[in-house]
Amino acid sequence: MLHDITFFSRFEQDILAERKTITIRDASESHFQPGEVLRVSRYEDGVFFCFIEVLSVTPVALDALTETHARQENMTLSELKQVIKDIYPGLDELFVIAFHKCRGEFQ
Ligand SMILES: CC(=O)Nc1ccn([C@H]2C[C@H](O)[C@@H](CO)O2)c(=O)n1
Repeated sequence: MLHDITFFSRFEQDILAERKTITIRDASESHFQPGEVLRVSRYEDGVFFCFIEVLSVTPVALDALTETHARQENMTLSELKQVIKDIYPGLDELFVIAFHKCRGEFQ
């Protein structure tokens, strides 16, 4: 069974170009399993734009985010921390979902 994930539309082009290869979410989206294929759509209007395969789901604290995470998000570290604080105010328990964009039959 295919599960769904949404991204803010401002991240669509980075995902399609494979510049963004992780997303950092709260516990409500930490249940995805490595190998699982997710149907990706835009949060604002629900428009589908690709499939991704989950590579790993790893807990991380806000203070433990590094330049590597930021690079994988195609952001600076300060931009990434600000984005997370805006989306998840006051939350420290986060999860890094690493993924790659699917090709072939899931394109
Ligand atoms: C509904 C919801 O929470 N949607 C989200 C949450 C996060 N993101 C992006 C923003 C950053 O690139 C990372 C880190 O949170 O994930 C998102 O696109 N949509």
